[in-house]
Amino acid sequence: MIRRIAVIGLGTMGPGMAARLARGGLQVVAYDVAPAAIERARSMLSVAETVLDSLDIAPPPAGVGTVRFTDDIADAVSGADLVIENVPENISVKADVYRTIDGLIASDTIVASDTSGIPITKLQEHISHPERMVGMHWSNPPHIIPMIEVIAGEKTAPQTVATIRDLIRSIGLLPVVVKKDVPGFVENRVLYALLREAVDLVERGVIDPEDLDTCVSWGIGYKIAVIGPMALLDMAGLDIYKSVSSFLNADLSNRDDVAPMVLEKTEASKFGIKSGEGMFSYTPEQAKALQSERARKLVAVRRILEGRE
Ligand SMILES: NC(=O)c1ccc[n+]([C@@H]2O[C@H](COP(=O)([O-])OP(=O)(O)OC[C@H]3O[C@@H](n4cnc5c(N)ncnc54)[C@H](O)[C@@H]3O)[C@@H](O)[C@H]2O)c1
Ligand SMILES: Cc1ncc(C=O)c(C(=O)O)c1O
Repeated sequence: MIRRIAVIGLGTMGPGMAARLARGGLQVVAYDVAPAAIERARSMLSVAETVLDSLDIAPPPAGVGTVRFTDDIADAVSGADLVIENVPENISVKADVYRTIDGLIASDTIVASDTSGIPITKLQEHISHPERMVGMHWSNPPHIIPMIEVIAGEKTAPQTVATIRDLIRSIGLLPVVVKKDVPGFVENRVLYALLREAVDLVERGVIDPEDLDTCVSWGIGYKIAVIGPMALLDMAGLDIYKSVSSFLNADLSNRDDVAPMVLEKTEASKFGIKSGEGMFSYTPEQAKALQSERARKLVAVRRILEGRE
């Protein structure tokens, strides 16, 4: 039974995840190596709680469902039934965290990684009880998107997968168990196929970035929220898909390295909203306004999709 959860790493993903788990009645202890990240996470928590209210996700009874922040990793993980690792997408950074917590947790504590796509089998090499390690891949923003992928590595015990799947269900979220530990799992394999083509089209001057977003959001995104890709094939007709894919697949980007446009921007520290510039530019005020506008729209769409509106 999972009651107490340590969330390790409070950057983009950690605070919303902590808020959503606490709303599900779990005792969360949240830790980051950077004091500034802890401070930022504190303020993000109340923003996420307001969004959870607008989704009508009822608060748990008083006394359960709390988030406590700590700057001490031993304090964070001691007594935890589950540790969720949310540190940067880098095997050696993640492995350092596993090594640090290894001696601090019980042998049956489950260690989940929110990795975007590093195979769990690789991460398991760095922990002493690999049967208790599992992928628990949330989608950003984690307090709003209800789907979470659950991935077993070669050494993950089936019971570990079942425990995490049941936990996700028990707090009203939607687990999807991925059957093979492939890089990127399923969500990011599909997303990165789309992003590779989108970046390529902008880079080749086929379309401007703003128009690319209009085209994909209104032409594909809006539709795909209601009709998934497999159902869409049937709606379009497999005969049409066969004809179009027979000439188009060969023309799609098959780049197997990072696009020069992305390398140029990241080398200039243009990471997107978090640095004020990426594909577009953002003042701090614009970034804040955009975040609440996006949350408001995602909440409205979700309420409709769930038949609550
Ligand atoms: N950003 C996304 O959209 C997204 C979505 C799903 C999953 N993920 C995955 O989740 C993980 C975290 O991503 P993010 O976007 O939140 O990263 P981020 O860079 O925004 O935040 C990472 C946080 O980890 C902290 N950190 C670094 N080393 C640490 C350590 N040793 N101990 C504790 N904290 C440490 C950093 O201070 C930072 O606050 C990655 O594996 C990423 O691939 C990201
Ligand atoms: C670009 C990008 N990369 C990874 C992830 C998740 O792992 C996301 C997301 O959740 O939105 C993303 O947008």
